Amino acid sequence: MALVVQKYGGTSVADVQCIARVAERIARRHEEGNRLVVVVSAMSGVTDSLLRLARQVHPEPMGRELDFLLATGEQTTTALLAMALHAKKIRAAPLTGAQAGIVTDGSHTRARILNIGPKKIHRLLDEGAVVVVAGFQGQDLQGSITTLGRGGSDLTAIALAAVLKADRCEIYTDVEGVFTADPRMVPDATKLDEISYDEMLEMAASGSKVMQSRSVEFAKKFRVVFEVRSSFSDTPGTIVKAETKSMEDVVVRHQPRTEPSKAHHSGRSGSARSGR
Ligand SMILES: Nc1ncnc2c1ncn2[C@@H]1O[C@H](COP(=O)(O)OP(=O)(O)O)[C@@H](O)[C@H]1O
Ligand SMILES: N[C@@H](CC(=O)OP(=O)(O)O)C(=O)O
Repeated sequence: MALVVQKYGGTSVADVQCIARVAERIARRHEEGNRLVVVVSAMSGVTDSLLRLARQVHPEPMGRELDFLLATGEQTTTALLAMALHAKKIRAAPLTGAQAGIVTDGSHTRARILNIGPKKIHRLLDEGAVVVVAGFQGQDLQGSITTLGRGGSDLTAIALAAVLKADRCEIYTDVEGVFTADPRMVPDATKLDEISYDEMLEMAASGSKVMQSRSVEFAKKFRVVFEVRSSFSDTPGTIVKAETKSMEDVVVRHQPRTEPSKAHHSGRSGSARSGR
C-alpha cells in the first residue's frame, strides 16, 4: 500500500465545486488502496481577504493574532473537504497543523518548522482514514498558532512527505506542471517533464515560480522527490528531483523575466514568496 501525500493549492479548492472535484480525485486514489495524507490551502483569495480584514481593525496587527486569523483560511478548506469525503462515504480525519504534530519556532507569519510528530497521522492512517491537514500552519512551543509564510502549504506537504517517508508527493495546482515560464503570461512556454531542485530555485529567483522557494529548499535538503500537476486533468505533471537527465535547464535559464499577473496570481510574486 503506497503512502501518498497530496497538496491542493488555493486554485484547486477555489469553490465548493472545486472541493467536490478534489474529493472525487481523492476517493479514486483511496479506492485504489493508497494511504492518503492530503494537505489543503485556503480557498483562492481567502488569505488576502483575511489580511485586508485584519488591517481594517489595526494598521499593523500583532503576529500572534494575525496567525490565529490566517490559519482559519486553511481550516475552513480542511473541514469542507473532510465533509465532501464523508458525503462519498469515505472516512476522513481533519487536522489543524498543530493537531498534525507540526511544531515551529515562534516567528509569527514566517515560522520555521522545528519538528513534526507524526504519531496521530500514522494512527489515523492505520484506522483507514484519509487524513486531511490544514496547510501553512503549525504551533510554537508556547502553544500559539503560527503560519509558515506565504505559499507555506507547499512546505507543509513537503515536510510531511519527508517525515512520513511517503512513496509519492503530489503538488496539485491549476496548470499541468512546471513550464519554462509562467504559461499564463508566455503562451509558448513549454511544460517540463522533469526539473531539478536547483533549476526550480533559479526560476524562483528570476521571479517566475510555481512553488514557495523554502519548500523547494526543504525538498532538496531531505531529497523529497515530488510532482507538480494539475487537479483539473489527469495529465502527468513535472517531476522535481535532484538531477535531471536532459538539458532542460538551458531552456529554463533563457526564459524571459516576467511579472506574474496579480489578478490571477496574487501573492506569488517574487518577494511575497521567497522573502521569508
Ligand atoms: N514556471 C511556471 N510554471 C507553471 N506555473 C507557473 C510558473 N510561473 C508562474 N506560474 C503560475 O503559478 C500558478 C499556480 O500558482 P498559484 O496560483 O499560487 O496556485 P496554487 O493555488 O495551486 O498554489 C499558475 O497558474 C501559473 O500562472
Ligand atoms: N493560503 C496561504 C498558503 C498557501 O500555500 O496557499 P497556495 O497553496 O494557494 O499558494 C497563502 O495564500 O499564502
